[in-house]
Amino acid sequence: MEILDRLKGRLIVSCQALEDEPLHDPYIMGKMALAAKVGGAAGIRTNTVKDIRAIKKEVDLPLIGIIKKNYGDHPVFITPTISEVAELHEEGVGVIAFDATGRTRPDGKTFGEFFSEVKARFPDQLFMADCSSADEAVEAERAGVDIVATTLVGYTPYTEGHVPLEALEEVVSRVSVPVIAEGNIDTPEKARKALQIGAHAVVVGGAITRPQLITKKFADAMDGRS
Ligand SMILES: CC(=O)N[C@H](C=O)[C@@H](O)[C@H](O)[C@H](O)COP(=O)(O)O
Repeated sequence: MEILDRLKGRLIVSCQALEDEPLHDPYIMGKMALAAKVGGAAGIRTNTVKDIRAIKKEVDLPLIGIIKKNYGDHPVFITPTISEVAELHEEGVGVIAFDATGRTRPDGKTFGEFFSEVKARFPDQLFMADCSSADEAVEAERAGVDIVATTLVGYTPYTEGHVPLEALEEVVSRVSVPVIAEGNIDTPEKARKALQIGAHAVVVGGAITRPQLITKKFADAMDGRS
């Protein structure tokens, strides 16, 4: 079955732990992916070639691959240049995702310049645009991406405080490619709501795979902080 059909109406679990996180270890990410599969996930989103390899050993689900790379203190860090796209393509993932905000990339390219090079070099690959606003999703669709996502809503200076599900509603109404709801979907109710709004699939990360954040929610509630 086509990847997009396999993901329709389903949960994708993001299994990521950066260097400064307690679970930073490809073995652990592999087991997280396996746990996600056992629980009913239809796909996995993950960061780095090492984690992709470890996850492929554990599950045969479609993967959304990214490479988070910091170029100095440049704000664009999710698959920022064509060189990370090439690494992901070489590794083989169903979907490659990248920052698709309107911000100039670390190599000075605009999103449009970046994506036209990427598409020309890897014409058969599926691409997912991590956007922070509906305008960016519209631009990404126009550029020719296969999927748009709300991943970066609230993470750009001009979307600070924006509510992901509200942004999702606007994105769904303005694009015709599949829309994936991602970013701060931290309850099953929000995931269901995202599907009702019209999301093709839903990515959940921290609420499932970042136990330090889950623990903090409990600890804060018990301290009366939330
Ligand atoms: C902004 C950014 O860096 N987002 C990253 C993108 O890959 C991940 O750190 C998130 O965990 C992922 O998008 C899933 O979102 P949440 O963990 O909120 O369910």
